[in-house]
Amino acid sequence: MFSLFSFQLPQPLLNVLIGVVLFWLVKYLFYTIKRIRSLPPGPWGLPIVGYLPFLKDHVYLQFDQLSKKYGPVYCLKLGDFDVVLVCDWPHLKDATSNDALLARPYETLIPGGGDNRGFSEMSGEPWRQHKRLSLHILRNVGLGKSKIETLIKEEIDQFLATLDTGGEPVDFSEKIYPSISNNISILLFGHKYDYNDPAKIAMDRAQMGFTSLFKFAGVLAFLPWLTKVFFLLGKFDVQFIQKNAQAIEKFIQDEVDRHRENYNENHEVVDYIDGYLEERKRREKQNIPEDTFTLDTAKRNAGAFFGAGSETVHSTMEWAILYLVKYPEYQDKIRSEIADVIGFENRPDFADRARMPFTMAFIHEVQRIESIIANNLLRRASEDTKIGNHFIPKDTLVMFNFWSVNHDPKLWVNPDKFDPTRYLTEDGTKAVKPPYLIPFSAGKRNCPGEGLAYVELFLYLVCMVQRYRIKVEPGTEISFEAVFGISRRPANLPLFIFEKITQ
Ligand code: HEM
Repeated sequence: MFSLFSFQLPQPLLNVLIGVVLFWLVKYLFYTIKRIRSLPPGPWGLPIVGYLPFLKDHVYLQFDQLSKKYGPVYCLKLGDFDVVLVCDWPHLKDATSNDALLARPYETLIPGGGDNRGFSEMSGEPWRQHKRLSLHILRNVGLGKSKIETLIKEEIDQFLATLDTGGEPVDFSEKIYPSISNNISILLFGHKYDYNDPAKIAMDRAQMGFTSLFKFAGVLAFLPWLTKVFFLLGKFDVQFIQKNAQAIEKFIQDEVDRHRENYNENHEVVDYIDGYLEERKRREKQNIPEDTFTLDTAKRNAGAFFGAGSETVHSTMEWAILYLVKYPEYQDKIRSEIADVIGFENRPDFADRARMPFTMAFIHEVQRIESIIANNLLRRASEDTKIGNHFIPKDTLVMFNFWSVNHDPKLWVNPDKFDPTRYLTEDGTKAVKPPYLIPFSAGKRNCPGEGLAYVELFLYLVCMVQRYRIKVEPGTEISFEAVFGISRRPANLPLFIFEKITQ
């Protein structure tokens, strides 16, 4: 009978095989050592997984600590990747303006969760084309125009009505999320949703579930092969992420289907999906290949805008309300600016911000101290490049640790103190945002929603403070502890009391 153990390779063949393996090993070691020596310094990790097992929940704090030991630009081996961390302003400024650092990793955001990618996961020319098209459509349907401001104000009126509970404590997070995601729904789908619509409730919950569990700097991102196995087996958190991702996909698929059924090329384009269908039609008519302009990409793009546009503004508003109740004197200061500039009868306009420096300073300070996006979506070096004097070989991943810059004592006096006055000019008439405060990142791959986010943050904040004195029940502990997924959110938001202001 044939036995594996009795089988022997002829000696010459065995010698060749051993030779090939040794050659491969030496080449691999040579390449690895050369690469490690060319990268910025950093801590040693374990074989295969690198530093990954040592990462904790609030990685941005660890990244900051490591920068104290290894310098502001250092390298971590995380799973399959060399990741360079950028932790101070001079290098961050350099990196955000470097065109060789605009690419994203080769893998999709959630490896194994489907091969489609939206433009926020694309690199190179496809990313440029999709970003250009997305912004073109969104501007045409209202982004950056007075039309969207008017619609946001209408949405805020509806939201404020949900806070009129006659003094009963309110779960703020639950009330504001559907309102904020309605603003992005208008741009993407051409309409908003009733707060009680079961499909929208499911979508909002799925988004919150997804963003609280998924991390840019976690195992899923750095061990893509393991993530794919987890996906196949439906194991661990991946199962929950997958369930939420599927719910999001179903919601957007329904919207795309509805738009396709009702599509009429002679009608005015009123939302993102319509604009995307129009672009596909144009390509079809002019015999331009479909390329990456598929319906799957449309869904993934809409999902990215919906998620990025809801979660971040929502988290910022959660922090803002905590600071309003922690510092009632700042709440009063914002209200006194409202009294001077707008009054209590009129609704605010975004243009009023120019005459409300303290209110703008308050928003800047919330964004700085809480660093809602503490580190950005991973970038990839598309060619050999440099950050400062540090050589960054092609395909190295790069992560910006905004947290470090936002808490750098060289840039901020008492960085751990919440102090909106730090932005005010000496005479108090202007709020100046320093160039190193970049909550939306910077350069060509900065956040495309920055303008919309500022309109929302300003109008929601001012409308709430104009109409209510916001408090918590006496004796309620106000905790600034955070949970960190894609964004940083308060871990324990208390119930709030919205006491109507009578003039
Ligand atoms: C306070 C609110 C927001 C904050 C703090 C924020 C922050 C960020 C940051 C730091 C990035 C990463 C950029 C990089 O890779 O360097 C980003 C990307 C992105 N944001 Fe925002 N964002 C906010 C609101 C919005 C809104 C309202 C939208 C939707 C209109 C949006 C859509 C996006 C998209 C699609 C990307 C990916 C861009 C790309 O890959 O080219 N964001 N955002």
